[in-house]
Amino acid sequence: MEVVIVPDAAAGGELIAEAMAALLRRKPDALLGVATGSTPLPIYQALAARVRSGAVDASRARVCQLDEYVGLPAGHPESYRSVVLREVVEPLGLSAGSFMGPDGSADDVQGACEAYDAALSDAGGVDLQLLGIGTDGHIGFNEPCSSLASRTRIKTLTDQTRVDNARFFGGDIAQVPHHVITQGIGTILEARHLVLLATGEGKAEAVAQTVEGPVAAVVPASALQLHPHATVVVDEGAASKLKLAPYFRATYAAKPAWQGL
Ligand SMILES: N[C@@H]1[C@@H](O)[C@H](O)[C@@H](COP(=O)(O)O)O[C@@H]1O
Repeated sequence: MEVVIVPDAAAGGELIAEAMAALLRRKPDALLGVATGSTPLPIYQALAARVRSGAVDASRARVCQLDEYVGLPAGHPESYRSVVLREVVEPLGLSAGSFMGPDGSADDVQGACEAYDAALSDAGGVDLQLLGIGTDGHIGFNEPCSSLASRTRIKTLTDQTRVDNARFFGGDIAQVPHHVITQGIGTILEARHLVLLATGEGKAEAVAQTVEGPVAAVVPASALQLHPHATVVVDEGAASKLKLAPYFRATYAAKPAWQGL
């Protein structure tokens, strides 16, 4: 696992956007796994700026969703499908056809989950999966004690996650669905490169447990330790509880630029 400490969220966004641009230059039809929440927004803004300036051609890029609420009406502005279309697909100038996600309104939820895992595999697998992290250490919507081998499936949100996400629903927790579909931890680990961005002191404890704690289902993000190419990008606040921060800083400072992330 590589840990990169950046000054702030904007710097994290630039760094990761550049890694995504480099991937698209090598593989123009790369499948980019995107995350929702507020943390990754600087990445999408920085990548869209590179597309607008001509620094990278994203016209053949493909985008896939990490997770989705169950039961929101089609077109609800806070369904993750709507968020990804608004924040990623449209700013990059992609068509809805280049985008895939699980069907959160399917009658057969389990069937929709299995179909999504199959679709990811049929698409050749995810090249780069962006991840945020919940305050309880969740990735996607894999809440604590999710199986580290889990596949895409339905999950029940913790009260903490529903409180955290109520801000997207006008602060009204009653509007936050209880159930979600999420790529499983086993599914996430199949992506070729995992890039987790965490910003702010509120994520510091979860980041410390993810990076320096044991691999444990109670901290789902700790599964990144099992992946051969996992990058954790943190700002100073999110890095504030890392005991090995001096080592991570020195290692990254000495890294040759050509290696990228
Ligand atoms: N399912 C999403 C996660 O993918 C995201 O990482 C998390 C943190 O969101 P934020 O970045 O807004 O803190 O929120 C939700 O739970």
